[in-house]
Amino acid sequence: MIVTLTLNPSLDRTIEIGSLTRGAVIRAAAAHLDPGGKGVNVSRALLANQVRSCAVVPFGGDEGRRLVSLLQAEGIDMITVPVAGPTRSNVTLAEPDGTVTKINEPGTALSAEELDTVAEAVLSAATSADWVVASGSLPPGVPLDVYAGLCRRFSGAGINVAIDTSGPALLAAVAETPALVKPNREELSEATGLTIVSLGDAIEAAEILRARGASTVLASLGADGAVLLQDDQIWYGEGPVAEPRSTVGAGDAMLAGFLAAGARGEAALVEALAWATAAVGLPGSRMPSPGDIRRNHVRVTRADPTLSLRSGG
Ligand SMILES: Nc1ncnc2c1ncn2[C@@H]1O[C@H](COP(=O)(O)OP(=O)(O)O)[C@@H](O)[C@H]1O
Ligand SMILES: O=P(O)(O)OC[C@H]1O[C@](O)(COP(=O)(O)O)[C@@H](O)[C@@H]1O
Repeated sequence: MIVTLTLNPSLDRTIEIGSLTRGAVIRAAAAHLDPGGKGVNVSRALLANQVRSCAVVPFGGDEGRRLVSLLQAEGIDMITVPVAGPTRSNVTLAEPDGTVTKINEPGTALSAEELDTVAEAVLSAATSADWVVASGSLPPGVPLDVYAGLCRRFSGAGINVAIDTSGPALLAAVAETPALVKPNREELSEATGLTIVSLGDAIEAAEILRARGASTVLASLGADGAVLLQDDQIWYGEGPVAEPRSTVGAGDAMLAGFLAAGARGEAALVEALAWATAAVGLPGSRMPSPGDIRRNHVRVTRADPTLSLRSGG
C-alpha cells in the first residue's frame, strides 16, 4: 500500500490554446478541470492501475470542496483534513506543440494545529504502508523541514519514503536519507548548482544528491526521458510521444509507475517511462489507465554520460 501526502493540493485547470501571445485575447480550444497536486496525482495514477493507495489531502473553501468531490468521483481512497484557508487553483496553458506554461498559486497557510492533524492522518494511514510519498510544494508558513521530519519518522519504522519537491524542502529531506527522490531537471540543477546540458551533468547532479543522503534518484528530464541511479547501477531511458497533449502530471505518473513496478532497476524504469509518456498523450492532468500505457516503445539502456540532452536546460 502506498500513502501519498499532498500538503498543497490544487484544482488544476488546463486550457488548450493555439499559441501564447502576451497581452492578447486568446480564445481557448478546450479546457479541463482535474483534481491536482503531486501526491494526489500519484494516487490517481495508482488507482487507475488498480494499485492500492491512500491520499492524505488537506482541503478548504469552495475550491477544496470541489477538489474532494472530484476525487470522490474518481473513487480515490483518501483521508481528507478540513482546513481554514481555501485550496489553491493552478492554471496551465497548453499549446499544440506540447509547450506548457504553468501558473501555480502559492496556496494558503496551514496552521500548526492543522499541520499536526495532517501528520496524524499520515501516521495512521502509514501503519500498513510500504511507501509514503511526500510530494509537491509547501504552502506558506509550513516549516521547510516538514518532509525531512517524515523521512526521520518513517525510516526508523522501516517504511520507505519517496520525496518529490523542490528548493530547501528537497535539500532538507535529502539529508534525512529518503529511499527515493524524483527531481526534474530544474530541481536537480537548483539543488546542486550544476547546469545540466548532458546526461553526464544529470548523473553528476544525481550523484551529489545520493552523496548527501538519497538512496535512489529517479531524475526526470522532460522530453529527454529519465535517468535512474540505484545501488551501483545507472539506467537511462526514454519513450516517444506521438501527440503530446499536456505534460502536467507526467512526473507524478512517472513516480506512480516506478513505485507500482516495485521501485527497482530497469523494469521499474520502463514502467515509469511508460506511465509518464502515456500521461503526456492525455489532456489536462488525466492519469493513464492500462489501456493508455504502452511499454514496448520505451527504450532503457545503461546510461551514456556523453549523451547531449535535446530539450532546453
Ligand atoms: N515533451 C515530452 N515528450 C515526451 N515525454 C515527456 C515530455 N515531457 C515529459 N515527458 C515524460 O514525462 C516524464 C516526466 O516529465 P518531467 O517534465 O521531467 O517531470 P515533471 O512533470 O515532474 O516536471 C519525463 O521523464 C518523460 O518521460
Ligand atoms: O506543488 P507544486 O510544485 O506547485 O505543483 C503542483 C502542480 O503539480 C502537478 O501535481 C503536476 O505535477 P508534474 O507536472 O510535476 O507531474 C499539478 O497537478 C499541480 O498543479
